[in-house]
Amino acid sequence: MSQIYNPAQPSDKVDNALHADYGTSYARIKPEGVDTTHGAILYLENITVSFDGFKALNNLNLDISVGELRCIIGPNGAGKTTMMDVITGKTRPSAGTAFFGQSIDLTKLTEYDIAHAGIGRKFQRPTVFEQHTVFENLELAMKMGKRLTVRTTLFSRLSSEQVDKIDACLRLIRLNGNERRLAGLLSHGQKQWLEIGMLLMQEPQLLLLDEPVAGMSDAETARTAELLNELRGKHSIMVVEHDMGFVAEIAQEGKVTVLHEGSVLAAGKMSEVQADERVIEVYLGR
Ligand SMILES: Nc1ncnc2c1ncn2[C@@H]1O[C@H](COP(=O)(O)OP(=O)(O)OP(=O)(O)O)[C@@H](O)[C@H]1O
Repeated sequence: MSQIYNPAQPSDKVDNALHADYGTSYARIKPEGVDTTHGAILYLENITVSFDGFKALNNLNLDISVGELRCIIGPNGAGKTTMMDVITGKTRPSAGTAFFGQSIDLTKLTEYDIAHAGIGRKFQRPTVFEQHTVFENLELAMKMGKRLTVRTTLFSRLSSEQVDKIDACLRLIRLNGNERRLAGLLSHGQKQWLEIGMLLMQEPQLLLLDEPVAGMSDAETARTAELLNELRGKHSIMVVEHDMGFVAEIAQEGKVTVLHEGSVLAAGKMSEVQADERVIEVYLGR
């Protein structure tokens, strides 16, 4: 049985209360292969990204603790997507360091290696296998996370533990009852949840979500907030979002970072950044 990470307890203790949330099969394992002995899953230090002399990121410093749910806000062009691009190896910084845990230098790895090291990213637009059922999408994601080839993936049988894991994920992403539906027939919000589920099946150590509620109805947004609140403490998550109501729902008492012109303008609890004159001036007051 894998161990679950629980930030409130010594890191290698199993937290049965978390298990109870939605079954034993879907439960976050303690980061493996990533050295988090100092408590952080991600360290960005003095990151600069220049595009023809324009600094999309300018001496950016940010770190995320294991099990933290960090919200990143900021005006258009602040550098939020560029930061995610640096973390996932899509863009190389011209200066600075980016570490996954203590020892994995993200600036030296390919996008593929970073994904397999345990950083999962969800882009704004959902990308699911539309011709496959919801269940098959989760199954494929789980097996591909184990680096099986597509051929092996399609033909290998599921163990009962794997079926349980998919069932638990279906409940978590609110798609139980829809498992036999083709993914292409789901609503926009359901596709977003399915893609989050697919990432979770790969057991990422760090999950990056880029505007997860863009284009969702109010009801879907509220359900997405519930979903993320259920993931709190079980995963390390970074969420970039412009929907402030949603950010307030998921940030709770945690830290919100405000980016502006490629640097951190402010960081603190949602209530603190909302009251910060500089943040009101460049973003919230607009
Ligand atoms: N490939 C590129 N070439 C040139 N400039 C770029 C490139 N990518 C991003 N930029 C610029 O860098 C700045 C930061 O862009 P980025 O997309 O990271 O901002 P953002 O905070 O994600 O904005 P939004 O909220 O609109 O998504 C912007 O001014 C953008 O035009």
